Amino acid sequence: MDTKKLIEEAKRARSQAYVPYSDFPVGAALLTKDGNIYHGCNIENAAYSVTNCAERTALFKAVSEGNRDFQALAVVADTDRPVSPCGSCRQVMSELCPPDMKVILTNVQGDILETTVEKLLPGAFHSGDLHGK
Ligand SMILES: O=c1ccn([C@H]2C[C@H](O)[C@@H](CO)O2)c(=O)[nH]1
Ligand SMILES: [Zn+2]
Repeated sequence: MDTKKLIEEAKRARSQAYVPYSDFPVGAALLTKDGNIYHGCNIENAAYSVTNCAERTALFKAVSEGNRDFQALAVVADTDRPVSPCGSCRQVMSELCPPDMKVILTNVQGDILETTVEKLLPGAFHSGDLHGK
């Protein structure tokens, strides 16, 4: 699957965003190693902090369906630069995805930044850190 196709899928996911408070729809498309795509959008709440980002929606959907073998994630929003995932999503990506997994960040103008999970959160807190307690 090429980058362009995965970005198109992220745009499709973005159209489902539930964003009555921010009016800032975000879409994500998560490609698994077996070629499935899990779509994610942001889903907001009147209690703002309960909001779920597009990236975590896609990741949680995949895990809840029994698929954890991820190959790439594309994210799109209407930003001046390629959309920058929030800290919570970076932490969840670092928990669930391989460190060298491709993350494609883009915006509606078509700017693209290809990065990795590790580069988005260098030195992430992880399960190994719990063992020294
Ligand atoms: O990478 C991002 C950045 C923000 N949001 C959402 C959270 C909230 O619904 C809205 C404004 O922060 O955008 C995402 O889904 N992903
Ligand atoms: Zn987020």
